[in-house]
Amino acid sequence: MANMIVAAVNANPSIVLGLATGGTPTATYANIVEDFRSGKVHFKNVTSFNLDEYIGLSGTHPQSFRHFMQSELFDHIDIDPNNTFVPEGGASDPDAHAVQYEAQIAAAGGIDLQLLGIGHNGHIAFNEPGSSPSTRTRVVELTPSTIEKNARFFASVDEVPKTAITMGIGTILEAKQILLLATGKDKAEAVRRSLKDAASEDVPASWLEQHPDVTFVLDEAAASELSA
Ligand SMILES: O=P(O)(O)OC[C@H]1O[C@](O)(CO)[C@@H](O)[C@@H]1O
Repeated sequence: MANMIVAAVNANPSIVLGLATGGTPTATYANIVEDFRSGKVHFKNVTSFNLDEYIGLSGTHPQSFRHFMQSELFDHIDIDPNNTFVPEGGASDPDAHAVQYEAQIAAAGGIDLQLLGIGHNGHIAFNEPGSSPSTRTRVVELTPSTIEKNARFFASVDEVPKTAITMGIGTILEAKQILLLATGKDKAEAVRRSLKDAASEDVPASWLEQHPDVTFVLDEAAASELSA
């Protein structure tokens, strides 16, 4: 995954990247940092937009996605901080901020390459089951199962925010190219349903079937339900 991203940046040094957080992409970011340190890639002219952020967590909160991006990637490469966009969890008017975020993506010319993870329930970004392909960046409620899964990053489940700002499915589908990364048995059912079921709101990642240029990058465990 890191090699694909590095190759894309080298092919277009002014690329607009869409970036993801969560447990899955940490190794990808570590490999990108290593490639930067060995001079294989530069990010001076790159712009990035992250998928989502918890509402109520400021960018300095250790579990905020802004903090994750700084510590896993941005602080270690030469990207211009002014060109790194993450929805602001501390925005005073999150609905207005979501509209502004869409405008910022449009002003940057849209996303060239979008990196995605996948939730155990098939969510992409924080588009939970029930999300339609026309959804845009907006405020959403997290499902109890997502809150429970993400509690592993917090001191207790009660500390996990219940709402978030997320790019919509429609926003994601407008990216020119999409790479979805999934690892582990826990993701096998979501991966299978995304690729084999008819596209529907039940499994938000299944809407990716409607995109012309999507690559799923899977380890064997995440791919284990595909051969049946
Ligand atoms: O990679 P994880 O931690 O399994 O999370 C799955 C997905 O859910 C999210 O946490 C929700 O945005 C994504 O960051 C991630 O792609």
